[in-house]
This record gives sequence, C-alpha cells and structure tokens, in this order.
Amino acid sequence: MVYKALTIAGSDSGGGAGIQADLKTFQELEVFGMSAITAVTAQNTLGVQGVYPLPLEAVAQQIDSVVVDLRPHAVKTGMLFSSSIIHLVASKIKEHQLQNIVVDPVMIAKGGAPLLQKEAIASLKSELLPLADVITPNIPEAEVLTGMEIRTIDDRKEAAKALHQLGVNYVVMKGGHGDGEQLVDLLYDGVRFYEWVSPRIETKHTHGTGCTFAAAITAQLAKGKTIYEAVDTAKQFIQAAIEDELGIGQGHGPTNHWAFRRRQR
Ligand SMILES: Nc1ncnc2c1ncn2[C@@H]1O[C@H](COP(=O)(O)OP(=O)(O)O)[C@@H](O)[C@H]1O
Ligand SMILES: Cc1ncc(COP(=O)(O)OP(=O)(O)O)c(N)n1
Repeated sequence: MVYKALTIAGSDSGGGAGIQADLKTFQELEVFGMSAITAVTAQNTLGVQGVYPLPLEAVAQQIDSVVVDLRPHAVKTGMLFSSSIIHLVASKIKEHQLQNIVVDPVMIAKGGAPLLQKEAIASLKSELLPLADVITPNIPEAEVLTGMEIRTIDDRKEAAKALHQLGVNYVVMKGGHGDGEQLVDLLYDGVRFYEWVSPRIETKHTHGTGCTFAAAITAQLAKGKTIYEAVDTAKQFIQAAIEDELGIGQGHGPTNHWAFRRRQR
C-alpha cells in the first residue's frame, strides 16, 4: 500500500518551513507527498523577504489535478494567506470529499512577517475549521482564534475547548511558545486531554517546527494511525529534528528532517 498526503501551503525558498518542510517530513515517514502551492515566499533563515500569492485559478487547478488522479489519504493546510484562498480550499475539500484534514493555522513567521491577512481570520474560523479533523495552533494562534489570553495550562485547555466548539474534532495545542524549561503539547478529543511534556532544547534553529510537527501528524493519519499515535510519533519526530541540529544559515536555521529516520536504525 502506498500512502499519500497532500499539503496545501506556501513555498519557503529556504527549505525549512512551508511546502518544503511538509514534503520532506512526508517522505521521511514513507508517505508519498503532493503539493498545491498557495503563495511563493522569498525566505531564508534571516526572515521573509517577499510574499507572492498565486492566482486562485492556479491553486484550484493544482488541487484538482492531484485529487482526480492521486487521491490523498490525508490533507494538510499551512499558509493560506487570504480569505479568498481559504474560501477556495474549503470548497475544494467539500467538492472532493477530502478526508483527514489537518489545519495548521499559520499566521506569522518567527521573524514577524505576516503569512495570513488579518481579515482572513474570520473565514478560517467559519469556513475551514468546521471541515477540519485536526487543528494545530501554537499559543499565539490559539489566542487570536479564541480571543482568549492564554497564560496557564488551564487557559490552554479552555482555549482548546473553545476551538473544539468551532467544529474541529481534535485540537493539538503546541507548547513551543510557553514559558519555562518544560514544553507541554496538548491533545483534546472533545472529552479528554492528553499531554506530552518534554524538555525545552536551547537552540535558535527552530525554523519550521510547527509545519514539520503538523506534517508528521498528517503523514501518520494518512497511514491510518489514531490521532494519539499520530501526535506521539510527530512529537518524537520534531524532538529529534530539533536536537540533531544542522546549524545552517546565519539566522534561525531549519530543523533536521532526517534525524528521526536515522534514530530508527
Ligand atoms: N525549543 C524547543 N525544544 C523542544 N521542542 C520544541 C522547541 N520549540 C518548539 N518545540 C516543539 O515543536 C513543535 C512546534 O511548536 P511551536 O514552536 O509551538 O509551533 P510553531 O513553530 O508553529 O510556533 C511542538 O511540538 C513544540 O513542543
Ligand atoms: C511558507 C511558510 N509557511 C509557514 C511558515 C511558518 O512556519 P512555522 O513552522 O510556524 O515556522 P516559523 O516561521 O515559526 O519558523 C513559514 N515561515 N513559511
């Protein structure tokens, strides 16, 4: 059986985040990766130098081309940039009855560059989230989506419940932006919370952690794993990718996408 996953996201020319991180992660987890590019960014470890959204027709055609011939077992969305692209992606998910939809609600790059227009947040909440199986916000993204201030673990749990109310089956709240030496990632399935607690790795090379983590979840769902199993593997994948740093670039370097595979030997 060949498992297949589609990423609908922006291109990161520097190769650490976006489409490039997603495809590398799919490949490392032995899932055939396919892409529909929403925007091209000129980007490196120092920041984002340019953002060029693609015409709606180009995004639509890429999704149609992939789906009619190579139907994916799971779909991840990343940088969607505008409300018109979100509207299009939501209508394509419905039209093609796509399954295992993982929404990484990418808003701002680590350097501060906006990757989603402010006016698109309403469309993300009303049009895309009700179709999502999984959402993977970091803490600032969860604050924007819920309008809540998130300080404590209890705040994160309240925010996860609020996101679940928007129609998402599973909320995976990433803990990279929390305080302290321990990171806490949370999974909420509508009934129970599951926690992954791990030591914070001291490094500046964390560009693309969110994309890589969500892509690993998507790959595992494509293989038919449960959400708990998928998050568990994704956590091991990102932990290895941050620990075995490549140390490339002059700024915030990419994570190491082959580290997890090498540890399996
Ligand atoms: N310094 C770090 N050490 C260990 N794990 C990290 C570190 N930074 C992020 N992570 C992990 O990487 C994943 C992505 O987290 P986060 O940084 O919150 O997302 P984003 O890149 O979207 O801002 C999470 O599983 C988080 O726990
Ligand atoms: C094209 C593109 N998509 C997404 C991001 C953000 O990725 P993320 O994994 O959240 O990593 P950081 O930007 O936080 O390093 C991006 N930069 N570019």
